[in-house]
Amino acid sequence: MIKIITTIHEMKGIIKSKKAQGKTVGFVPTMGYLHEGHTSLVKWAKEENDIVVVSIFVNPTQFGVNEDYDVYPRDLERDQMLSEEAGAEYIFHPTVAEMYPNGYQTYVEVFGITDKLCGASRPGHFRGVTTVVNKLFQIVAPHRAYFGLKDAQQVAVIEKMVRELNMDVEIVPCPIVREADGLAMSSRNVNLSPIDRQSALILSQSLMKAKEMIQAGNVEAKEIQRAIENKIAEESAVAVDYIKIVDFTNLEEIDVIKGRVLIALAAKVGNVRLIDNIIMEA
Ligand SMILES: Nc1ncnc2c1ncn2[C@@H]1O[C@H](COP(=O)(O)OP(=O)(O)OP(=O)(O)O)[C@@H](O)[C@H]1O
Ligand SMILES: CC(C)(CO)[C@@H](O)C(=O)[O-]
Ligand code: BAL
Repeated sequence: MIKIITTIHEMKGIIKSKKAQGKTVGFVPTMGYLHEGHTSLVKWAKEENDIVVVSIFVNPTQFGVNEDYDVYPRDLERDQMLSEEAGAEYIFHPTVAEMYPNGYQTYVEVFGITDKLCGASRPGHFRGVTTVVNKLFQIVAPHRAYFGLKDAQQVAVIEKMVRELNMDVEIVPCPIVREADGLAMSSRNVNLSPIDRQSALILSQSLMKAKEMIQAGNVEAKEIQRAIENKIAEESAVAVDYIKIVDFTNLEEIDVIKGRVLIALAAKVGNVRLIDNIIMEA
């Protein structure tokens, strides 16, 4: 039976005793309301480690004041069942006060690549992410941590933090899991109205169109970007935040499709902000 741990003290004690028995620890950080994207990470973790810890914590420091912290979906009972089915042994589910007690003043920040893409639209977001991920790594002390490439920039930021702070954890990026019709799975999809859910399909469709253009030999980033813009413009309910074609190693915009390229976008569909991307090797 999976165990829910709510205190840092108890979580650290469990990890210490498991490591003393020679066990390896895989870690899947989440904000809960799990779907198959999350459970795929748990399954990857289970294949490569003796025990798997999933954290469920809607982290307030990564939400801006006008963002959706209050309406972010939550369902611990269902998360418990899904985590257990996928093979996790522990859920770490602290309160906000446990993670950020009164007077809390310590933050971890990666500069540069956090100013781009989602970082440009959500100032302070990645500072909250790196701070909480750093804290979670201190508590769970995993051998490996699993992150979805749906949040491609988050993967790049965390990899940079781990490298530059000499942290002893292997970051394992995992592929995007999609609904049968192509929509990238996201906890926030539940907040889409049925009509908006349909409109949201244009996001993955526009990325597929970009992929086809590149596979057909088009290397002009501007042309591909314009094709994505035009495709999304077919859906009036979708308001683009950004569409960017960047080098995945540094997130710098490129003119010519070459090397490991990230095509990333963010858009509001109704009141819900969604992200999606594809990574191409050219
Ligand atoms: N569709 C997906 N495929 C693969 N990994 C995913 C997918 N959705 C989320 N993840 C990963 O799960 C981890 C936890 O993400 P999170 O709890 O924010 O879920 P989410 O569904 O991305 O939520 P939201 O889209 O509302 O931010 C992250 O590493 C994230 O990249
Ligand atoms: C990594 C993370 C759990 C930190 O709160 C969050 O940003 C997420 O769910 O991707
Ligand atoms: N998956 C990223 C969490 C967020 O949107 O805040």
